[in-house]
Amino acid sequence: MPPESALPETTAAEAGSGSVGEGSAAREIAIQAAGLGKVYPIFRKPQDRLKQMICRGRRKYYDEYWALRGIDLTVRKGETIAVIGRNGSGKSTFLQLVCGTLTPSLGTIAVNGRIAALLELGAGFNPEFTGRENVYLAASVLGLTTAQIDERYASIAEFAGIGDFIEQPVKLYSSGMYARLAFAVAAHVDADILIVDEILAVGDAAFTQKCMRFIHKFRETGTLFFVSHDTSQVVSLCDRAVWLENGEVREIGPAKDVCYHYVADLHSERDTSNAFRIGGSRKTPAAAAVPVQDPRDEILKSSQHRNSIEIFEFNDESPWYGVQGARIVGVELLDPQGHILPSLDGGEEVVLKVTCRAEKDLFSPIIGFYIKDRIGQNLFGDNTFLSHANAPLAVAAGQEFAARFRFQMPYLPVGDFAVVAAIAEGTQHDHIQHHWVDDALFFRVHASHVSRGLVGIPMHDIALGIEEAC
Ligand SMILES: Nc1ncnc2c1ncn2[C@@H]1O[C@H](COP(=O)(O)OP(=O)(O)OP(=O)(O)O)[C@@H](O)[C@H]1O
Repeated sequence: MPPESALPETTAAEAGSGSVGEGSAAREIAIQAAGLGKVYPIFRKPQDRLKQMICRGRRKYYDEYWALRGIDLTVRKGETIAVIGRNGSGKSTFLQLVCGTLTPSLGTIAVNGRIAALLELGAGFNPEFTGRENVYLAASVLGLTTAQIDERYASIAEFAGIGDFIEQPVKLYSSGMYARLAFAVAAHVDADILIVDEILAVGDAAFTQKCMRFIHKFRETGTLFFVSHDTSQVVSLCDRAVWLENGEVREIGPAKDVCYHYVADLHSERDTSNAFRIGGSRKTPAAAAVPVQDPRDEILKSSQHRNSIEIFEFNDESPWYGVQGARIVGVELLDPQGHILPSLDGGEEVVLKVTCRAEKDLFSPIIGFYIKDRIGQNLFGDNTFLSHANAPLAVAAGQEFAARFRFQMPYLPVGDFAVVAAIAEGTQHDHIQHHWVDDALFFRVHASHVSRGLVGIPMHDIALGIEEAC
């Protein structure tokens, strides 16, 4: 990180942090940012950094980069607020300013109450210390006495659920184990304000559910400040959302509205960038569809409500994250005979194929997917873990391997949908995320009889009759 001394000068009145102030109105406020900004010096050449140090501010050898600028936000006590935005939009910078791990370059940030922060890969643990030692370290930094930590230790260890690993140095932990311990500590320090930055993305499903239960309970009394790329999580958890773009606020408002506009904006950009091709290049036509069981099938197919789903090509330029020990190289929808589908109808049997390439030797890879609607709500998803838990696959570096999920496509409402695909390695409880690809495949539903609910379930039979009186 560039030296803070190289930053543009700010006066005490211009930049700072502190408490919210006195008075009953002020006591209702948990976080208040006014004109908040953070600037970094960007040196074009390495020697410029040295020159800057030597000339001690008499000349400027750097460009200014505003990671965050002009943020005004008041968060009331008990509110749940999310920060959303693309990569690099300033979300983490904002959170770090709230936590006090960064100092503002401009404006002020004031916080009222005890903060527990779960920052991605930054819970303040010392990597050389064991999990147990870090529990004592982190909980005492957050204001607990040793006696209080002694009293709560067993419960913290149980919440983390990492077994004997708690006696190992945390540098040996996977990101999932690290997140578990960090969350377990934060859940036990009686925080007034809980700050959560993407940490839920690294845990497995069971742990995420546990964290969500805690967060839902915490919301009843505390203030939650939440950063996520998962807009469905944001909508279900948060009252309000702040959408950051290039370090500035693009929109603040009810979480549902802001997320809707945000996702629409992401999609509109894809439309023009040709990643989301409407009527663009398509795969070869499908083979004959497998018979479906819904008795209304023929009527639906010949009506204006025909649930036709247009499928686009695998999008290999989608946003992704992961350590890339394996990569997803293809996501396709096939008919049961294995032919690639350019389109299908809701209710038909379909195979979702996710093809991966191992970049290193893998043991026990898990391939999974989610189907999301246009505002990012997860409709359904699955993974290969349970079906292969007793016979994990071993894959040599350089090999391609694939998962095929065969299912009956539900009836979908009109709109755009995306498939999120992921390849991880390990177990359901502890795994390394190799490649998580958002929006790997898009499809579009043009007409539907589904007007309520997120999906329609194909019915095996629909009976209507008069019941005989007994
Ligand atoms: N120490 C630093 N020096 C220079 N630029 C920085 C520094 N820290 C962050 N930035 C820049 O500030 C911008 C905002 O970064 P930040 O990490 O807050 O974004 P973000 O929205 O959290 O991104 P992501 O979703 O990828 O986590 C980015 O362009 C980043 O490169």
